[in-house]
Amino acid sequence: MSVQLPSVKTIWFYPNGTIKAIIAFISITLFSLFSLSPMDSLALFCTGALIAGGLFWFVCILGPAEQKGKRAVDLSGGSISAEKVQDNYKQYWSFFRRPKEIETAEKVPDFVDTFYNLVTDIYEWGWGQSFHFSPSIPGKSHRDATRIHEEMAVDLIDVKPGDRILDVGCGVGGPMRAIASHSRAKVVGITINEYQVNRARLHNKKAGLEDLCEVVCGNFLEMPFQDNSFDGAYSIEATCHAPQLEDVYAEIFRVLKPGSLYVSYEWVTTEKYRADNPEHVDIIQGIERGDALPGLRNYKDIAEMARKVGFEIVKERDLAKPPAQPWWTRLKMGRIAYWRNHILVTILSALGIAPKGTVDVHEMLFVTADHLTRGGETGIFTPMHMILCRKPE
Ligand SMILES: C=C(CC[C@@H](C)[C@H]1CC[C@H]2C3=CC[C@H]4[C@H](C)[C@@H](O)CC[C@]4(C)[C@H]3CC[C@]12C)C(C)C
Ligand SMILES: C[S@@+](CC[C@H](N)C(=O)[O-])C[C@H]1O[C@@H](n2cnc3c(N)ncnc32)[C@H](O)[C@@H]1O
Repeated sequence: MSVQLPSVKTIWFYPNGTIKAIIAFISITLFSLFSLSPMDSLALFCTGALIAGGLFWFVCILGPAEQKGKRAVDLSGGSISAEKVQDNYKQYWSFFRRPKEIETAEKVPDFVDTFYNLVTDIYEWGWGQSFHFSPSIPGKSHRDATRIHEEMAVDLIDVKPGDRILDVGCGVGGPMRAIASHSRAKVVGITINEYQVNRARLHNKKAGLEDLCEVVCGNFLEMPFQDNSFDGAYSIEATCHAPQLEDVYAEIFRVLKPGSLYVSYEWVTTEKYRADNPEHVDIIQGIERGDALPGLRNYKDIAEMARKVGFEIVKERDLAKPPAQPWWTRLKMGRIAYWRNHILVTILSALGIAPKGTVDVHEMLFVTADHLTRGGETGIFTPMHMILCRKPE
């Protein structure tokens, strides 16, 4: 008969293991206290209390990672097996080393898929279930500010309960759930990444929103949906991954019913961006490399692409412009917590709990957080250039 031994992970990280560890710690402490002189006992007790307090502050209080959803001990490489994470990370970088040839455009969806296998768990753990930014709102939490930004999208496309709407590039479905609850519309999300599909379905089930939210794995450049089959559509910080914006816009146009609306929050360079300024170029290239972007577009190109595929432009505005408060505050404030996360990821990876390569991926995100913050502070980049379009009747 074979005996199933518990893994290190089971003993030390699951509640049962944690209780055993606490009991062991208390027993050793009590034993030491009783076998030492009163002064030594007091010193030992104070040191122990200081270390425990420090650890508690470091792990739980210092900018806690989003606690619902993912834990550091569950970090994985998405659909990539643990031993291949490091190779896939190297493969991801090789994309940027090649010259931008025409054939590269065809490889973009695969490269984006690899990227999301590598980052999805870290995003969920350190940011939450909505993979986008939102302007900060004084007196409101980040979670509330995120929800308000998402609800604004569905309010703009004017949908009714029971309507069928499309979420283009839905991630693990944070926006989809907020939008379905707010509007009571049926939301169909599409993402290229199979791991995200599974995560999104799991979250939908847990939230009791399975009837309103459906998730499909597919490429938004060739969507598996019929012509004229949606009452509205939105994309939140997702179409920036398309090598040609007009290709994804044309697909959205095709599946929308005539007269219905589409809103997008686009990642773009602003009017302040200067291609002859080396600092600007460095920031934008840093954003492209750390966020799997085939090339950031300028805000001026967005409406042109939308018109080219047949849309009428109803509204266009950078939602990051004043009176909106900075969207990068949360990113900047989290810096000390990122160091804490980095130490955690390094330890977990060394223990073999997180896949090798997780440290590299985390470091890449650390660097991109800085480029994004600089993009926001200089005003040369926005992740929320909003465009509202209508498919003519
Ligand atoms: C729309 C896109 C993603 C936008 C954001 C959700 C993510 C962009 C950068 C990400 C992060 C940077 C730093 C990470 C940190 C080092 C780690 O400890 C915890 C997670 C981060 C905060 C992570 C979270 C998600 C981002 C903010 C793109 C890809 C088009
Ligand atoms: C930054 S995430 C945003 C996710 C979601 N909109 C949110 O705000 O949480 C970008 C999303 O676009 C999806 N995506 C990128 N390229 C895609 C493609 N060619 N086809 C389908 N989905 C794609 C990614 O898989 C990911 O889910």
